[in-house]
Amino acid sequence: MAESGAQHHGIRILGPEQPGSERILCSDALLLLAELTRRFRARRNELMTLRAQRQLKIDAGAMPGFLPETADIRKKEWQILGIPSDLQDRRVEITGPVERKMVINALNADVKVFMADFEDSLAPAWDKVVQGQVNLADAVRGEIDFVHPDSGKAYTLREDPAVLICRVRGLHLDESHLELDGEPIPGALVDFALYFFHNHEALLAKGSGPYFYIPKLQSHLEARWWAEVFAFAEERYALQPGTIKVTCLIETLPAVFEMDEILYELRNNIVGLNCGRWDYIFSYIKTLRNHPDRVLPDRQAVTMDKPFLNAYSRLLIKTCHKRGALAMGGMAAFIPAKDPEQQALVLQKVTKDKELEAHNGHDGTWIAHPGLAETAMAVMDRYLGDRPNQLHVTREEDPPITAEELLEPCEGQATEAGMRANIRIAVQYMEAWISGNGCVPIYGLMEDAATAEISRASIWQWIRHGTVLDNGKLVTKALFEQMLTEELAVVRGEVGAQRYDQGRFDEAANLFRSLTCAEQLTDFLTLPGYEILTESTRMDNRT
Ligand SMILES: CC(=O)SCCNC(=O)CCNC(=O)[C@H](O)C(C)(C)COP(=O)(O)OP(=O)(O)OC[C@H]1O[C@@H](n2cnc3c(N)ncnc32)[C@H](O)[C@@H]1OP(=O)(O)O
Ligand SMILES: O=CC(=O)O
Ligand SMILES: [Mg+2]
Repeated sequence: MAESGAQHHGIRILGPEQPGSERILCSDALLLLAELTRRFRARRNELMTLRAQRQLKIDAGAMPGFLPETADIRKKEWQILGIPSDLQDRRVEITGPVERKMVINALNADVKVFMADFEDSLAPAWDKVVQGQVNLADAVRGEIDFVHPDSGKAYTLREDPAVLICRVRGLHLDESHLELDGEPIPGALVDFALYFFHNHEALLAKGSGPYFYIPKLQSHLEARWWAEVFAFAEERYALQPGTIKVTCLIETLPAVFEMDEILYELRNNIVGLNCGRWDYIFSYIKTLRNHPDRVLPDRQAVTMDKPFLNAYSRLLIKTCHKRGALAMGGMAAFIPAKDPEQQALVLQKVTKDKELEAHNGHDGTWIAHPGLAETAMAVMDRYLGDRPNQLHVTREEDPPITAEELLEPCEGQATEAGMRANIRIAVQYMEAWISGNGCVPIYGLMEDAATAEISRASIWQWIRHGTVLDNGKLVTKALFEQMLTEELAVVRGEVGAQRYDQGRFDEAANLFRSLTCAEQLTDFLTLPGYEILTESTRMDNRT
């Protein structure tokens, strides 16, 4: 069924055949995908236009805020449908790309949930997308194993693995290796349809279910779109309405003003919201790009204790708990260090970060690495004890959290060291991404699409608004060019000449330069990145 160029139910496969693609892209799975695409793609396109129209208003001086037309939904008493038993306790969730070894390691980690990621931590090359679905289908059936080709180390799944949640791509990304009626299919629909089709029966049979994380929503209208997608899939397979369960990331500035509305639109399916802090910070920069009084300082200074981020966390908790939904915390980007002193520092920082979340009332938190499970669990255990979550923390006594608090400027310095670090991080991350690796350790932090967006968008913003650095230097395109040349040399020294020369650093630098020096802020680095990532695998590009 999966041969390249073939048509199935109107879908043309434009990617080369992959191991397992005949199973994953079987006729019935493609039929569901074709039906979903016919029904929902046009509206997805309209929703992207609505995003752009709203942004134009903000660019012209308007500020995002709570919607007057949905005030009733915020005021009225209502609750989400419910939370299945295996999602009641999500105190620690590990996240990671859908690579085979990582999937096994994550499911075996000492955590409650594994969020298997087709999004921020995956560069969605065609082989990764197909192989990722193979890996998850095998994992759901308990039939996943792996032998490392170099070390010979064998990996198998433990008896009682973590609960699986699949994070699909954001609405802005297409899957260019699959076309229907000559147009690419939204990546979000590809990831949803394939995971749902192949796994819902097996998951339900073992007492779990088809669970999803939805990223980068910008409005309740987008949530409504997802609710309609879920309702269609449930009806198509004669499932009880509300069988599909979803957690939405609140990781864009517009969405923070529509959390009640998002919960309401998805009330049959939703079980919680999550503070996706990294994309949220990026979205703060992106949304307020034209507002000189909202320029962010160095990335390192933008921590969750800053008032605008603390208000976001508290409002998310208050909103979720009022509706019976879980309020998940986010990712501390630290990863374990080899040096014991450094490691002690890492654990201290992770503890502090998780303390703040648990203290605010979050029901769970994210870690990027199994080596942090114990630390995060210890903090969450201290706050949750025998309870599965903190739904009892209603924050009802809190004064209302206002739009002003959510939009409050962030104090801190923009520094030359910060700008240089942003350059080195962004260029290394883009080099990895266009080479097919969406998550990499850089300077002791996990870097993924969300964290790298902050690095590159910050510099664009500093140029746009003529930011003056701590040492009095004015940020201009010329200064950026000079620093880029200098920092590329530093990176070459750090990674080694051989790795550098065999890598794709020149292409990454070009991509970075084009994003940073553009008059308009590009919506996502992954949009032009995807063109590069897929240039050799899309059939219409191959000669
Ligand atoms: C903003 C957001 O969206 S956050 C969510 C998206 N981001 C993520 O999910 C980040 C996930 N984390 C990762 O991808 C990785 O931790 C990285 C790339 C940052 C670092 O990975 P590595 O360089 O492999 O780290 P390291 O060498 O310390 O790993 C040690 C072991 O832990 C495993 N490991 C590390 N991170 C993870 C993870 N998240 N899930 C499962 N296993 C993991 C490695 O596979 C390795 O296993 P092995 O000993 O069997 O070979
Ligand atoms: O997806 C999570 C984030 O922080 O971004
Ligand atoms: Mg994100």
